[in-house]
Amino acid sequence: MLTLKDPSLLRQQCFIAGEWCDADGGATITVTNPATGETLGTVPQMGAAETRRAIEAAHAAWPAWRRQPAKARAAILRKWNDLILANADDLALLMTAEQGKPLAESKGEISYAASFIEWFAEEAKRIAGETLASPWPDKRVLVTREPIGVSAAITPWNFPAAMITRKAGPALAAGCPMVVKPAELTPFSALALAVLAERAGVPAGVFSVITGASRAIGGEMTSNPIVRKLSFTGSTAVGRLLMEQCAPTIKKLSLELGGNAPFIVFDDADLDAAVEGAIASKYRNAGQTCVCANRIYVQDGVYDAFAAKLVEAARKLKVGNGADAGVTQGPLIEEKAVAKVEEHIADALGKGARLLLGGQRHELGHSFFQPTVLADVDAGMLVAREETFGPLAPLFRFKTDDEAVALANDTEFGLAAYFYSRDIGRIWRVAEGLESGMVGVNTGLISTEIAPFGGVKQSGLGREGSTHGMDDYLVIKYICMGGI
Ligand SMILES: NC(=O)c1ccc[n+]([C@@H]2O[C@H](COP(=O)([O-])OP(=O)(O)OC[C@H]3O[C@@H](n4cnc5c(N)ncnc54)[C@H](O)[C@@H]3O)[C@@H](O)[C@H]2O)c1
Ligand SMILES: O=C[C@H](O)CS(=O)(=O)O
Repeated sequence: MLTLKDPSLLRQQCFIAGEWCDADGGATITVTNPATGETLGTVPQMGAAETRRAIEAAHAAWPAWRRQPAKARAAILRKWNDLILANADDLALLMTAEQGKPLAESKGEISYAASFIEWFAEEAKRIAGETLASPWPDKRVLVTREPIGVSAAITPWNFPAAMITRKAGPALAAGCPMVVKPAELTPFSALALAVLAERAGVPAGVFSVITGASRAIGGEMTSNPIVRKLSFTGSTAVGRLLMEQCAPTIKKLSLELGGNAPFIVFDDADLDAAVEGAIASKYRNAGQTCVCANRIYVQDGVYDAFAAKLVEAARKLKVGNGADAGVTQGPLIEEKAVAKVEEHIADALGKGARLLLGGQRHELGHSFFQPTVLADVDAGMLVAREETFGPLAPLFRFKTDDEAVALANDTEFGLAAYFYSRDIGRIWRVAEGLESGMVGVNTGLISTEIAPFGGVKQSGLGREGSTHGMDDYLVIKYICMGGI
């Protein structure tokens, strides 16, 4: 049973126009703990009608919110940040219960989530325009940056809090209301953020959270002309669909999509550092992050040494209920996630890969899976082309630098990439050669609110975080002022 210091953070209703409410027909969705299968509670099964109300409430709230001085919006965001941090323990317990990640990772995500609210509270005050050298003696040329309007967000289950604040932070800072649809599997973290937004003084209608039928809610968000901006984080397949659905109303889009990150170990790498980075990148959230190392390429001369060290390190991972002390790998989110990992392992072994560690469902049952390492993996295997999204580390062998970069780039994805080397010329050549939105050099952990997060190719559009994150919620207006 979930015991919170502040039980009011666990909400089984949605937040629309400043009110907590049930679905019109009273239907609900059950939310379960992936580590135990126990029911945590229910949330409303909402659809298009409730979504439309949330969008209209956002539209009604927009004029006053955009007229608020940036400093006033910033103060409310700062308060929201402070409340998230003050309730971090409860928020982390909620997250581990509904998503499964170890408590330490949940606490890390809560800090990460708050950091976007803090960062954009500051960025709100730095929205600037331009005055340009007019070509006319009697006219002045001005450029302003203004809030785009009502925004909608659809977010995934793997980072139930940070993927919301990474959107709501810049939206509210820019003066845009936001309606959020979290993943059906992890709604409680989103609803708890709404509780704290309300307490922070976010006005009614400016931030709404609705749960329920994703197609119906998404259909309203993408077709309603009041929504000027859609921000989506999730799979490339769904991102492609939403992009199509937004086309008739020409919405501004942010798409944070799937990945297939290469992790390259060159023969001049610090192997212990490379193993540490590979463990951090591969097994974080049980391998369920968009920036996880999905393919590990190791240069011939260090292949066997790296493989042995990686197996030794992965063997130390402690699989269990994320709420239990010392657990470093929780369950996968659901059964179909386990099935995908099994499919990738069976396919690779059937095509000649060697099993070095794990490879089976964990004896704890439910959706727990053993940390797994495969050797002799090649480009003809599913794991080379698809995002595994599980605790599977496939080792590929390569000979030359050019071969490594070509193999790394041989994918339609381009979100994150990593490599380990201590040769400065090699570092520059490889960092510039990788087709990826983000590159980690001698590190497996790259995410921070101050840097632009996003991908190239079919990993998405736009950037979140950093000073660039505001651009997605602002529009540029040119004012030509005559009669001077
Ligand atoms: N690039 C990033 O920053 C980032 C971050 C996290 C996850 N991801 C990606 O997300 C995927 C895993 O997350 P997931 O399984 O939740 O992805 P998903 O695409 O299945 O679902 C993401 C969200 O979209 C909603 N959704 C699904 N179908 C929809 C539809 N037809 N209309 C409207 N909404 C719909 C879901 O309910 C959920 O809220 C992986 O591919 C991962 O790489 C990317
Ligand atoms: O899974 C996607 C997240 O964006 C990962 S991270 O926490 O931002 O690295």
